[in-house]
Amino acid sequence: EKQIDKNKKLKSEECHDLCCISGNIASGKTTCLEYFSKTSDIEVLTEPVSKWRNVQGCNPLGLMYQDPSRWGLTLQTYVQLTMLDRHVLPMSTPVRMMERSIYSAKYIFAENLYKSGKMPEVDFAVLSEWFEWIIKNIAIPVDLIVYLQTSPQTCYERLKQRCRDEEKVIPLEYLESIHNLYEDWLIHHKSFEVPAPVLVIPADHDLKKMLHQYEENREKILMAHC
Ligand SMILES: Nc1ncnc2c1ncn2[C@@H]1O[C@H](COP(=O)(O)OP(=O)(O)O)[C@@H](O)[C@H]1O
Ligand SMILES: O=c1ccn([C@H]2C[C@H](O)[C@@H](COP(=O)(O)O)O2)c(=O)[nH]1
Repeated sequence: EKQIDKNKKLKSEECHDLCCISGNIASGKTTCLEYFSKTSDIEVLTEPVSKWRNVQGCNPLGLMYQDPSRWGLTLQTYVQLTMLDRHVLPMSTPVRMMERSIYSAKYIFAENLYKSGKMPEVDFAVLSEWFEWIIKNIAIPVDLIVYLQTSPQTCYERLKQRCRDEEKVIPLEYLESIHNLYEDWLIHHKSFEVPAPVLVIPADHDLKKMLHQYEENREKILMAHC
């Protein structure tokens, strides 16, 4: 009976659920979102990577990988803007699943550029002030963070298999740094405030096992807020 109540609530206006799928580069976030996009009443928002690869004919993602010190701020400012744009889109379905968030752009990727000495202090300060202004003045509700927890080695293999042009220069060490920042943030709670409860899904497994795990966690994911 409780389940029926939950389902009713899920369909009603008052119950909205925003779930962010997080994880390292090539951890399987898009694949996970594609799987859930087949469910009715779920809106799926993948990261706007195509915009990061082409803004008015320029490719800030490619430029950043070629020269992070020069272009890191440019990319992360644009990522921050496009993620904010995603967060403030009015919800038209009871559940929205979104790839990463404005939080991971700042706490993982900008942080990584800065900590590795590739983003100048002044760039990081300007980006940080922008970020702080946004989260203080604009509501960015998140109900659940699903963390696809992988080893950097798995991501490295999947990254090579995906073969995105801009990412061919990424070494394993880069994925290790991103991994450590994710673990410190979402698992060890050692770095930044976590804006929502975290559901950890081990994601080194083959696709069949991953889909099985998604089914096992379906209810937790889709009813995080109810
Ligand atoms: N469980 C899995 N096992 C093997 N390959 C996978 C798995 N999940 C995704 N892939 C492949 O790995 C690559 C990266 O996956 P993707 O979903 O694009 O990752 P992300 O969106 O996190 O960057 C793609 O080529 C995808 O087909
Ligand atoms: O804030 C960000 C977010 C992402 N990126 C990079 C990392 C990858 O090369 C692409 C897309 O990431 P996926 O994990 O494949 O979705 O964008 C970044 O540099 N900064």
